[in-house]
Amino acid sequence: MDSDKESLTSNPKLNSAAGLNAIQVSSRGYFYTFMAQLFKMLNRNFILLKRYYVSTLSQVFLSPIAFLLVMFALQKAIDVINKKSIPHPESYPLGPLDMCQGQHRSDPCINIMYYPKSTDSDAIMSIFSNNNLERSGISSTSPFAINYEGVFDLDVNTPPKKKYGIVSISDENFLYNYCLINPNTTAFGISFETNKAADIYKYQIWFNTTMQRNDTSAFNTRVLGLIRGIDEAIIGYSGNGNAKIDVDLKDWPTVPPEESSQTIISTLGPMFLFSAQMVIFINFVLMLVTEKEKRLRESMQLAGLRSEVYWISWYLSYSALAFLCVLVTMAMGAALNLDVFRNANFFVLFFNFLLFNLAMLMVGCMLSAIINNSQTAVLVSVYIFVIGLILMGAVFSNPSFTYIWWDSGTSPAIRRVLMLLPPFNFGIMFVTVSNLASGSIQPITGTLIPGVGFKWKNLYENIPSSYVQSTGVNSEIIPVPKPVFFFYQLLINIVMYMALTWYMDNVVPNNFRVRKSPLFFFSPLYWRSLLRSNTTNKDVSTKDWLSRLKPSLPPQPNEDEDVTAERRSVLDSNIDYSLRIVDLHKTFGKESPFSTKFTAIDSTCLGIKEGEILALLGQNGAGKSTTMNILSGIMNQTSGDALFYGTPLRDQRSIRTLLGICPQHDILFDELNAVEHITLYGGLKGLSSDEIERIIEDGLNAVRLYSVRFKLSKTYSGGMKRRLSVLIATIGNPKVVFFDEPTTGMDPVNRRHVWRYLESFKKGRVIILTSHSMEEADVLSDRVAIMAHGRLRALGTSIKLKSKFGIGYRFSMIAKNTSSYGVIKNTISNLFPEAILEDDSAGSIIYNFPKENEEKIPEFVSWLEANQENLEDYSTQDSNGFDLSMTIPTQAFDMEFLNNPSSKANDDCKLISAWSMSQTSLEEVFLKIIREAQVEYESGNW
Ligand SMILES: Nc1ncnc2c1ncn2[C@@H]1O[C@H](COP(=O)(O)OP(=O)(O)OP(=O)(O)O)[C@@H](O)[C@H]1O
Repeated sequence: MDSDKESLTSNPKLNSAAGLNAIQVSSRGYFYTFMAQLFKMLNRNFILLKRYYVSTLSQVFLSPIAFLLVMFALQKAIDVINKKSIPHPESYPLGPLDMCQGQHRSDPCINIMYYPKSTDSDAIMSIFSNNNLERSGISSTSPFAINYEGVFDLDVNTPPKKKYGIVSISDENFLYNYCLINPNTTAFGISFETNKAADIYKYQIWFNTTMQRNDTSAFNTRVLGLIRGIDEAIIGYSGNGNAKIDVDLKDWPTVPPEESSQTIISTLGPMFLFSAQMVIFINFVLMLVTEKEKRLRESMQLAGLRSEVYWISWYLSYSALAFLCVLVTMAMGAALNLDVFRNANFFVLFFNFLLFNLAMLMVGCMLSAIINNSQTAVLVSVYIFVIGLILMGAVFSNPSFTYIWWDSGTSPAIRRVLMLLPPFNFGIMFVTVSNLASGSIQPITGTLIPGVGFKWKNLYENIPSSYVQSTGVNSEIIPVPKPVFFFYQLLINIVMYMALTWYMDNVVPNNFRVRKSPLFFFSPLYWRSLLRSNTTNKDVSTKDWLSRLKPSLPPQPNEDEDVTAERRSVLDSNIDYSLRIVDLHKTFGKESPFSTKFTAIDSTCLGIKEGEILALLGQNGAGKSTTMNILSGIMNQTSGDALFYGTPLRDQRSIRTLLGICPQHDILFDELNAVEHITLYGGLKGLSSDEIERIIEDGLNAVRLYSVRFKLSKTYSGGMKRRLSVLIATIGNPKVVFFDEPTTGMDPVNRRHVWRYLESFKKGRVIILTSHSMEEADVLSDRVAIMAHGRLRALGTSIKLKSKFGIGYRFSMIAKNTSSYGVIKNTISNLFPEAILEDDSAGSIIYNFPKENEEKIPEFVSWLEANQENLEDYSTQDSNGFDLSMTIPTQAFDMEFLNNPSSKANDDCKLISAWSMSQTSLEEVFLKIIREAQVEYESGNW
């Protein structure tokens, strides 16, 4: 055991092949291992970040740039307002004190309560009242007159029953309690502290400061007017010019309002409601891009699905989800008794949410036409969500920003760009509705004034200027549009993103870099193929097609004569090929200082007749899948063409009705079972429900999936998925079927079931299959084509290839005893020096005889028969029924025997217990061809 270990660790070849052994690694210490692993991981991460360069670049650049730009745009917009100079500020003359108001303008209220009741204070307030009446120019009998009324006649718990002018109260406690118990009923309170003898007059004014703003508003002129009036009265009362007046201001005590103002909902509502709708959008983008990435969309399109149907089906499905989401949002809003939902017309809000959702779903369609991988899709949709949220939070939660875009100082370009974004149109519409429906805070009393509501007709009326101007926006030059305008904008958004989706879907390269020219819509061919139905099949005559193609087709250097003959016959229109591939050529990349052009398929010509299975063999990267992808229309060829039953390759729509494809990687919907897959693909191929039922019964039984037909495909093993893919490729009676490695991952039993299924299926069709199993190609195919580095290297039936490229015959013999062992070997190597010893272990001897020894084979067989011991002792068949050996009495082999094989050997001289002979296998032919091709390729003789 120890010596084994020693020999393992000391074997330099093993060490270099498998890396360092565990003992050496552990002796390096933790730090070394840590650093080595860290380095490897950093390297791997770097490679991954490089591969996902779109995502990496957007994280590094797009994110800060986008957010900072939005922030900067907002700053610029507000700067326009802030930087406005006011060369001629308005003047606010201090007027008389005007009549108080309660919560509503007509509600009873008290203008001024004062205390203590004293000769001084009564006289001052009386003078104030007279002066105020005089200043306002109204008579004391007018309902708006603020008269001196003496003692307040109500107790502390009784709210005012009429509008009081100026009343005296007993003390500060009464004033305090009255205002707490009856909030928002008293405009001002005054407490006096006077000393007439010393000519000192102090007073304090209680008033509501909560709505004070640090701006040029005239709101405070009421307080200033009152102070001016009281001072004037004091001076008048003191009777000399030396009165010392001291005044201070005090806020009213505040009490919680009876009704909640829902200020959070009206300010942050756009953010929350926007977020509630965006979940659908993110999910939608992810769903579409994942289907594209997993090639599910492509697989359905190959089955005949029209791309407009694909888009519309998803759009409608998610529109239905959005519709439900909007209804739930509306129901929740009503259930929670939110003002904006309660006081606005149902359909106004409903359409705002719905149109916004529909526009965002269109944005989602456009994104999925551009983006090819799901990781980027998540990133981009989250970006859009966050930017939208910022827009909602910064712009629509702040009244100062809502209509700022229509201020005469703001660039119209910003406004026009913003209107291209559905969140902007949604937000501005919502805020407009919310402003009118949720009510506002009364600036004087600080109480909530319920909104007037938003009716359908308000859509067609101007937004009240008080809302627009209260945000500081001068919209006189460019009026804010009527609300319905934003509905129109959302409709325009839908149409605009729909057009972009259609355009991007055609011109942005997919994973296979297939794209149309940027001006594809000018091509009449595009419109003709778009309007043609799936079943229209415009056959062209082979002769015309070939003459139009004008293939040059020079034979490749060192080309096999069968491949050259195939080149000639595909050009002969009299030969009835169902699938004719002419001069198919595909290159990847461009020749530039940074990259080189790579030829994946080099002028391939093939003709396949109906009822034929052609096996396309080749090493990894030989060009098999590329050939299949081009013939399926997934990838564009660089040059050349193919004709399917009279339909040229470019007529993809007609080709798809003829095609069945089993791609190399299973393209299955994880969340669908086998029956659902068949129903879907059968439906896309236009099968009736009876036909679909029959495939479910017979097809699933044939590929032995019937018992698991209701299990989701994600629960299938690799082999089961493969069998389902094979079955799907045969749905709809396709005339041409491509199977790319159809039995990969299948166990031998199931593989044989699939072979039997394909064998029975091939009648009346053309089948091309690629495989790495030579046995499969041997068993299934009528002809075999071997590819290397994009070129056809050999073509013909399996038997023909074996006899043409075979290296000869293989003899395996079991020596009777150790002495006969050496005799057999010596005899063969003396007489057939070209024979190659393949194995001579455990009493068995295996020789490969070259084809040049072919004429001597019958004699050699006779010698073997003559030298084999008792024939009855051995079975001549293996478990499969194949002939294994022949057993005949033995005889010494010499040239004399070859000349006279009928001479009998002495029984005691028997040399061989058993023997068998086989021709070269297809695998050996394949290896030989590939080896030769590799030598030519590497020597530059290609
Ligand atoms: N989209 C592509 N861009 C660049 N090169 C590609 C692309 N698709 C295929 N190739 C290259 O074309 C060559 C042929 O690839 P293809 O997939 O056809 O090989 P294959 O014979 O099917 O191999 P396998 O047996 O492994 O499936 C390969 O060298 C491959 O790298």
